[in-house]
Amino acid sequence: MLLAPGLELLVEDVLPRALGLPLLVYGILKLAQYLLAAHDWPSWVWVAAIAATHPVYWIISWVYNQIHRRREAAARGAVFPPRVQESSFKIVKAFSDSALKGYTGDAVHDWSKQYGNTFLLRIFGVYRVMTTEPEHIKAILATQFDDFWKGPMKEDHFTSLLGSGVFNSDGDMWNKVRISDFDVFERHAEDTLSLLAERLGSGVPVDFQDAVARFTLDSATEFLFGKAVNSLDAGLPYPASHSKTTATITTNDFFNHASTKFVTALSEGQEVISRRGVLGRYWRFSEFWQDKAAEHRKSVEEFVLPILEDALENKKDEVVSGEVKEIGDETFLEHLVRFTKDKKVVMDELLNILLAARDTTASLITFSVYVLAQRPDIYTRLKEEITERVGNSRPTYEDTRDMKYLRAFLNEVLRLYPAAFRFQVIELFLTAPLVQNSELSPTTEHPKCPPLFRTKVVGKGTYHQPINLYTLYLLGAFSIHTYSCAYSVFLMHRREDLWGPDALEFDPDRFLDERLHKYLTPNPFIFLPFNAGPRICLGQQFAYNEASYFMIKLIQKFTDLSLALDVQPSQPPKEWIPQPGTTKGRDKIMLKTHLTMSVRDGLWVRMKPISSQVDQEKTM
Ligand code: HEM
Repeated sequence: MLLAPGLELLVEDVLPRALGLPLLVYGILKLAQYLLAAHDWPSWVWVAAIAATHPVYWIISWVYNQIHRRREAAARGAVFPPRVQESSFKIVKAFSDSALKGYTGDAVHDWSKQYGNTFLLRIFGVYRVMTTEPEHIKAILATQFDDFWKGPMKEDHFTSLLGSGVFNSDGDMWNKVRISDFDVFERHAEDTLSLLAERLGSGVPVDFQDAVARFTLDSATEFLFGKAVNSLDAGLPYPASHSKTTATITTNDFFNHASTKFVTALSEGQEVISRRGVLGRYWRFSEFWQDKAAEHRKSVEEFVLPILEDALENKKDEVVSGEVKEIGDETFLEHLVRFTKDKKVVMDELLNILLAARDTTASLITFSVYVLAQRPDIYTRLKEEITERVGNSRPTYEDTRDMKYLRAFLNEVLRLYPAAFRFQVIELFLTAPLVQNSELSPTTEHPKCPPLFRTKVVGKGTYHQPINLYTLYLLGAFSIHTYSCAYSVFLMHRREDLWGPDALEFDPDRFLDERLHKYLTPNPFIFLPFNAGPRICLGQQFAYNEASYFMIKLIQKFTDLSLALDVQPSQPPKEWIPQPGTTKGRDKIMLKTHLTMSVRDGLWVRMKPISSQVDQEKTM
């Protein structure tokens, strides 16, 4: 990028848009004057004509679009979802309040109550369909997958942090259950739990979220790169009020450890790109002089580059020695460098996968402990299942697969606290010609749900180029109707009409008893923690294995889990009270959502280590 982001937007987009049309009108008038051999027109005529260009253009295109869309909708028997009657500024503010100081999904939840489960938002002239309707989400993700694409906006927001990684690797690579994965989990789970036990033994609560994010980082890097980054070597943080934190904040090994810097950069980078979401191309004005995600990318690269160079070096040695690994024995990095030695491409892919693999699974395990710290009854059920199946020994893949209550528990965590929160709220542009509305007809259970109105848009390539868009705009290509569609799995997972009257209760049995057959089996698209259709999560099995393994080890080693609210930095405001349809007012911590969901400022807990029977057994 040659120009600062704000300047780039001004030069490439705002100024041409602002000046192009008036200049065109000026040219046409000049030509008319010349052709008509007219005398000089008074200056007010010029000023009025030029000043009127944008308002007149806006009115004509608005009227044209209204008529055009209504006609097409009528031809297909489609109806528009209701439009939220708020100004763009209010909508943006509602989103940002909900993300920064409100409860996750607040804004959309409130609009859903007023307008139904599918509605339109108009934000600075751009329409967004917002839905929590499984039928529509199914169409977007699966049945009409080819009609939608992840729009250029997502790319525009994400590239400076994540590059162009597309996760287009072979699915088999991910879902193959490898015995070596379990060895990896074992090593890093042992290290994590020992560190936790040591700190808890000294009477100080632990930030469980930080520890588990290090466990998933070390496991993921070993799995992906063939070498763990050993982020647990940084140790564990102390609560903010603890003397060790305040006294040593600048020199503390923990904060200065390369892995801590890497994790912080990755996480802050994600926050930056998430904030861009609601601003469209105009995020550049909020980062006018400096692309903030690019700064974080630099720190991230500093950490990953040596690992990457190592792998490329090893690959060279392998070629020289003639020793080539079988595909199943390769790490992801080795697999990638088979296809390209381009460091940027490999780096982009690695970062994307690391993000997909690490934060999501860390989120699942963190929220599992958050729930267990409040629900000793569920802890007891899990403990019984673990004792019956594995006792105190090390679980195998078959154990994790067959423990039904544990799987139901993890699913229930993913239902109420879906880890890949923002992954689903992405720009999807309608690219296909109109399809018969019947394919998006409302489910019989929800006759009032308005069918999603669909319309023609420009081809995929065209929208990528701002200059093309501008050219089309100038030429009066009124038929560009790009609707972005966002959907909220978080809110869909909490709908009482889809999950039953107890939808807000945490109850793993809903995945085991008659409620499974009543709600989920006939309508599987109501549960989408891993997405669905062609872009379903490739690491689903890996994630279940890793989370199950960790939870089994944790429950074997610790009891009496409780939230350390006395040191929990961010807590929900006292005025939040439980309300129907939302867990706002019930949660004891603040949710934080960017690409993934986490607990704001960490999850501080106390747990009691169980005397080391497991260790004794291992030494026998
Ligand atoms: C609880 C843990 C996880 C959750 C909730 C989760 C969820 C998701 C979701 C919702 C997507 C769709 C993203 C999109 O379409 O933009 C996705 C994609 C993906 N995930 Fe996961 N994921 C988890 C763990 C993992 C792990 C551990 C790995 C790798 C080992 C992984 C690898 C991938 C990949 C490669 C994709 C891209 C698939 C594609 O676009 O073709 N995920 N995941």
